[in-house]
Amino acid sequence: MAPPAGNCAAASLHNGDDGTLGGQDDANVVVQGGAVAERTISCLRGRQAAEGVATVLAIATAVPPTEFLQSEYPDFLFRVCNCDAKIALKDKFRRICEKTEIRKRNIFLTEEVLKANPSICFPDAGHSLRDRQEVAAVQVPKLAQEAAVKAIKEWGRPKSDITHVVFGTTCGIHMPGADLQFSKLMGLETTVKRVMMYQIGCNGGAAVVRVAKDLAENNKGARVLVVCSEGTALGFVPPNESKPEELVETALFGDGAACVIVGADPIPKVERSLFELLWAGECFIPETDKAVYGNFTEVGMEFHLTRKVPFLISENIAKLLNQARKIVNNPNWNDMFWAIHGGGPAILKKIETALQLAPHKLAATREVLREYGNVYSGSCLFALDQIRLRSLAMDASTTGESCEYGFLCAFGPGVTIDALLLRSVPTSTNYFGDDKENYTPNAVLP
Ligand SMILES: CC(=O)CC(=O)SCCNC(=O)CCNC(=O)[C@H](O)C(C)(C)COP(=O)(O)OP(=O)(O)OC[C@H]1O[C@@H](n2cnc3c(N)ncnc32)[C@H](O)[C@@H]1OP(=O)(O)O
Repeated sequence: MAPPAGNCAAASLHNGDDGTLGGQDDANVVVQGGAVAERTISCLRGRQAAEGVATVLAIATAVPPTEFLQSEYPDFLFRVCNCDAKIALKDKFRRICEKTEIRKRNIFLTEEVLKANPSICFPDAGHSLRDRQEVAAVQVPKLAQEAAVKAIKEWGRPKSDITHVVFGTTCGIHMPGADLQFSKLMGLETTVKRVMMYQIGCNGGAAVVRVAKDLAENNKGARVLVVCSEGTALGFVPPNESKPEELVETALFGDGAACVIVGADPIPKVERSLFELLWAGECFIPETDKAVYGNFTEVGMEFHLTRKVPFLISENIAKLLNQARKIVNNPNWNDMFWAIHGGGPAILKKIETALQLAPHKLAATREVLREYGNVYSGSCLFALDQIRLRSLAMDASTTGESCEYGFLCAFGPGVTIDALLLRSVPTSTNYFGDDKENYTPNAVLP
């Protein structure tokens, strides 16, 4: 148990402003014995932690410049892969594309990029994994940088004040990782503390924020730059009759990066909180290992997806979310806002049915799916960005579309569900301040 403040003074600690011990004090911890040392460590622990819960202080997204209309993608894909003769397969792919509810996706793998890296369309030619990794090594940190520059601008403090980076991607694996390349591109301090989260899958969008929450709440003054940067470079596959599930992936995924800045105890008049992060949790669904999974092979990331996924998620999501909901007196699902992973329309429909959500509740997620596709771990963060922008557009009373509480929720391999309980901020107070007229972050989607 933490000792009262008076006891802390008796332990004669001389902490720095940031709650850490100076050199002489470190010695104190070592030489003091018994109860005094316990008290000292307890005080130290208390002084290192933030006072309030972690909050989201800025959000931004970025996508590659080339847009592919979903209606034109079947012709593009089959042409670049020399598969135009596979008429029945192309018709099936077109049918799947039409069902995705996606209008367009931004994808880095343009015809020019694919021609420069022929082993991506024709993996049997060899060194496909190497070529894909080389594309990812450049694109993943670069897209992350684009989103992070925007987020830091919105945050309003210098990038030298970033203390931690949490980086998530399923696009490639390198050592040192994308977190380091990104930190260098950004010109962050060499002392920035990095956490690299490779291959979490799409639940990574909520998992990175969960890790950032812990960092922010346990390190007074921490400001965590959280990035998910994703792309199709590793998972792109030429059409193949014997692997119909790959057509589904090829029809769904898009490239994109999302960045949030997380910190506790926002500095008044300098930082503005967009959402408080009240609770974070994760669960995996037993015996579902083969429902969604990926393997790195010579031809990139071989991704497997079964038709059970929408069912598995919708059947299990309430159990995890209820753990959080009870903390805030069990609001009705429809009285909450929802930033969830736009995995595919069948998943969203099943969740709506399972939780009896009104049609407009997943509007932000559906808008993101429609305009960007399934951007892997970035999806739920794109949706969170969309929610605060929609709140502004609809003149809502809170950043959560006039609701007080909401969920950031994503799912991926495992099958794993990750979720955070969020509290929105009243738009009348510290969100817009006096700047409402001039507040123009990224435009709200049509
Ligand atoms: C990366 C991560 O970690 C997390 C992720 O996001 S993983 C991706 C999660 N997404 C999914 O699991 C996709 C969920 N599915 C969907 O949204 C929809 O089923 C869909 C858009 C793919 C199709 O829409 P639908 O309304 O179900 O259309 P439906 O007519 O049943 O199917 C269209 C075709 O796709 C095929 N199909 C659908 N799902 C399939 C699957 N999982 N595998 C293989 N084929 C599939 C159907 O057999 C059908 O083929 P035919 O036209 O030849 O009969």
